[in-house]
Amino acid sequence: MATRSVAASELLYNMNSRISTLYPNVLCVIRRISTRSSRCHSQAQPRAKSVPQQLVGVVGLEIHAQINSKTKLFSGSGVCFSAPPNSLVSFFDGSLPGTLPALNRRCVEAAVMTGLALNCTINKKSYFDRKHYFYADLPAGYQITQQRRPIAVDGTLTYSFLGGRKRSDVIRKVATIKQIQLEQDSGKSLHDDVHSQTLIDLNRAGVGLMEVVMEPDMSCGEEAAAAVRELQLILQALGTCQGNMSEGQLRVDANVSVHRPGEALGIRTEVKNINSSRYLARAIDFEIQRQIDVLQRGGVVQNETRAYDSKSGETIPMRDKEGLQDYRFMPEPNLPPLIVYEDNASLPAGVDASQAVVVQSLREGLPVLPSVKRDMLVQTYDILPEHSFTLLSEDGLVDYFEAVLKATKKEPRKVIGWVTKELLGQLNQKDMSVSQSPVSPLALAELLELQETGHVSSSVAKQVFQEMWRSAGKSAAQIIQEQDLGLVSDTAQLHSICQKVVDSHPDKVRAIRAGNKKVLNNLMGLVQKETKGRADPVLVRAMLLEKTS
Ligand SMILES: Nc1ncnc2c1ncn2[C@@H]1O[C@H](COP(=O)(O)OP(=O)(O)OP(=O)(O)O)[C@@H](O)[C@H]1O
Ligand SMILES: [Mg+2]
Ligand SMILES: [Mg+2]
Repeated sequence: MATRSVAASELLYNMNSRISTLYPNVLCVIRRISTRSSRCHSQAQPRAKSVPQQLVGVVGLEIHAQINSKTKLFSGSGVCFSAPPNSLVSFFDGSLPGTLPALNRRCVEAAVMTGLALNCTINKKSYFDRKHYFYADLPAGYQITQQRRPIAVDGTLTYSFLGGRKRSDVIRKVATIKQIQLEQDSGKSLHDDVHSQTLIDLNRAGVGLMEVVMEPDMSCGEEAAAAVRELQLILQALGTCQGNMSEGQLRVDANVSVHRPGEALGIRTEVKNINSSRYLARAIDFEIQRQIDVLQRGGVVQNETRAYDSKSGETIPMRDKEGLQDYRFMPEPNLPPLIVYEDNASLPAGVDASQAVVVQSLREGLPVLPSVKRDMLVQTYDILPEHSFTLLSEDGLVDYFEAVLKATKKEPRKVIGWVTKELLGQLNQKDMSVSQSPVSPLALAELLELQETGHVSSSVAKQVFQEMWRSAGKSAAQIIQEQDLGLVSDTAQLHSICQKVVDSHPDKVRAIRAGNKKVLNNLMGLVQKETKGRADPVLVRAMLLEKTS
């Protein structure tokens, strides 16, 4: 990377003066992330030759990922979502005359790592350009972006989702990445309806973004949501973006059109700034259907920008795109070309490796990516592919699962249900993260050991787990002892209960004697009901077999 000397501007950043009195305080609304997506409605159907092909959806995404960096792309101001409005604004971010950009190396490294993880070609030389807008939250009147030659191009994102006939088949798809460009974020305009005024918060102005532009090769909301989810996991694994959609760290623009397969692509609309995967899927599917309806009524789809209204589930027009947008692109005169180097050997004399961006070093430092991790989990533990998806969907769940396995002899296939159903069920219900679980992996392992060694039945183990959740800190053994939940193995007691059940269900006994062995399970269930799930199932089965033979 080459940066030019900007001593005067650096002096200004170092002063790190705060423009805190310019704009008053405002309120922010936080939304929850959702990962559930809608179903694909618009897949191409095979049709008879004479019947015209159905219209199908075409989707291309632009994803703005906020770079995980302590400071902004071109200034030394901090980056923090919840900081008081306008408390993180340098003279450069406020666009004061005489200030100059100084490129943040960490942001360049993040874009290169993301490009490598998405199989892109890294441009060793890329350029910055000015893209002009007139918005209140863009004080310079332009955004510095990479229009002529971005840092990374021509990549792929392989994503998977559960679908198909059974809805549990793993469907694997590949989306083409056109480019990844580095650019500045804008500030935020916040509308105060009470006082009918718009307030500006420039904390976000100049924060580094990676815009990931995908080719239009998806066909419905479900695919788009799965692709974004996979990208989110990749960015989080890399540490290049925290990926929290509700905090705006990942914002998606969905470009949507419809056409008949084999024909030219239709006119696209762009649904802007969607900040949840569930809304993304719904917005796209709504938009595909809306366009199909327009065409079928003989109308024309307008090239326009739309917004998604989550209350009505509809997309609504924002502004007409065609004609209105002339960005007056021009090369950014205050930044030289951005140079990155393939390896240490290609560094020019006098350039210190610690001051340059070296692709090879970043490639060597890439972590295991989610798709590889899933395959490893399926192979190592012989669990179902859908379970590997669930494990990766929740931060820290893989580590939790592996910590339980280390502490118990129970097979992974038997442990997985406890982690993905019991534990995750409780966490979701209480809206908690894995790290907040009151039941530690060791505590769960102890419970599973007690079940494995026959101290408690499986249904009682679930009761104990619920109790452990409520009374954080109490061990499984303590709860079993205090509530007398241990397995009943007293043969005399079990004989008498089994006899009572057999005597009061002569019809079932007749069915078993007539060869319907499945009915034995009914009788076992009745015995367990009598003992509140505490009867030793092995003993009970033997006794019932004997009594019904
Ligand atoms: N006919 C189409 N149907 C659906 N998506 C399309 C179609 N044509 C292009 N796209 C998608 O539109 C997006 C275009 O993004 P790009 O950043 O190149 O331009 P833009 O949207 O005009 O610019 P801006 O960054 O200002 O939004 C890409 O994701 C591309 O896949
Ligand atoms: Mg774009
Ligand atoms: Mg766009």
